[in-house]
Amino acid sequence: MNNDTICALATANGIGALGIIRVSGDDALPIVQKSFPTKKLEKQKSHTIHYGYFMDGDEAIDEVMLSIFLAPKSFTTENSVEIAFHGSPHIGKRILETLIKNGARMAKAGEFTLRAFINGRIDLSQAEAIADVIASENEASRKVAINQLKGGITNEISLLRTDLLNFVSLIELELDFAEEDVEFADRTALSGLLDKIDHKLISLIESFQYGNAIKNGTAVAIIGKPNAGKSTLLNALLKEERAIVSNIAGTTRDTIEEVLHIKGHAFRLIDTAGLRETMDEIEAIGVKKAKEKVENANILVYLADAATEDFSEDIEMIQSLLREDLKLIICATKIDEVSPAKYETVEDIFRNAISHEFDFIKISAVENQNMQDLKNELSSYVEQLKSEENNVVITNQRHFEALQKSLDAVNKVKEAISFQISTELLAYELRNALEHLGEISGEVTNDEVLGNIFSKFCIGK
Ligand SMILES: Nc1nc2c(c(=O)[nH]1)N(C=O)[C@@H](CNc1ccc(C(=O)N[C@@H](CCC(=O)O)C(=O)O)cc1)CN2
Repeated sequence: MNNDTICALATANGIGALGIIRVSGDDALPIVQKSFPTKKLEKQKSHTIHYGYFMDGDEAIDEVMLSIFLAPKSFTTENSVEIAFHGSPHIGKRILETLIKNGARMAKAGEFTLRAFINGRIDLSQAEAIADVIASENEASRKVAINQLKGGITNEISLLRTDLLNFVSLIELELDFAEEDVEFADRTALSGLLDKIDHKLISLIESFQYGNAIKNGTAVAIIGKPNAGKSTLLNALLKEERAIVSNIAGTTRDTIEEVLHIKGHAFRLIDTAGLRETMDEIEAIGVKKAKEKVENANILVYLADAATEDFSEDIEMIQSLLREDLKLIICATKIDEVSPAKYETVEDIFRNAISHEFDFIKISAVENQNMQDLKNELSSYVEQLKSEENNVVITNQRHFEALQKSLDAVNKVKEAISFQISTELLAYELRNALEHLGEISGEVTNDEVLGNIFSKFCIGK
């Protein structure tokens, strides 16, 4: 780790009321001082703000406010200065050029946060949480990210590590006295402790399903025969969403997937743009295309026109698409066009033909009837993934894999105990389990892993 002084734009690169440039490192104060003649910076207290002109030689670049953070009371724990300027990208560029002339260098992606990690202000899971906080687009993802930033995962892992370490010390004591053939570690007590650890690991691993739904949204495929009312339904679902989105300048949405937010969770409606183009989907793309679309979906919303007489094609289609882990919602559409007796018959027809569990909803998107029922059904899918016992949710693939490896090792320890395998092997697997937990917090890490994580950050973070 070098202690170069680094600088970067901390705000988005575009026009804004203000822009902020951060400078961090041993020489942050003298470097900024060269362009800020108004005050002696080294005489200032930490956490103070100073008004003046930022200069490039004799030329005033902009009227600015400087914030001073003295080590170790800063984000990176190093001396840091923040320069708040009038938010013109050109001025930002001039200030950065001047800082580099004064002796700073441009920060690499994630370098401020990397320094906060290396200097021990935060652990690796918290550094990753910062990237997640920045990427959060809804309440659910913001909440888990902030919980992780506050040390949610750090604390869980450290509890597990403490338990495992107690265990290891007993086992190692036994190894030291191997010739005397004594058992310091009561095997029954050890097994109890392992069960507890095992249980906790499993519940964290299981939370990843919910974590994934939070981080990547829930994929919903909407399928139905031509004229089943797909585009009407989509428009009704996305109506409010579009109104919100179009009011936020600069938001762009993926054209392949439309995102719908329900109770703070994101639902990705797969390939809706394509759907609207090919109204006669079943004929046009056939079962194969529909299958591709449903393959990566968590939920299949199947639309059936309630006014139809023969549902055999719909049933065939649904059956060919079903999967054990797919939630199925069958929507009888256009119920405004049929009698209650008719749509009750429709439900019976599907119930008799399909053995997979499903929710049946009657909707009339035209009249906006029962749209809330559909939204509630979508929402309940995510709610049921939530675990009662865990308030920590794993959203990160890296953490998920480390937890799985740790669980594998714990299971080997359990086997070793029940088959009375050597204490050496037991100790080896225990250290393995500990090491994998250490990867999450970054106590055990390497440059490749760090490079991987921090290179995905934006410059200036
Ligand atoms: N202006 C500004 N706002 C910001 C940041 C920043 O770097 N600058 N942050 C950057 O990501 C986030 C806040 N995170 C931060 C975390 C720690 C410290 C810090 O200086 N901690 C010291 C002092 C604490 C205190 O005075 O009470 C410490 O804990 O020792 C600053 C920001 C979001 N807002």
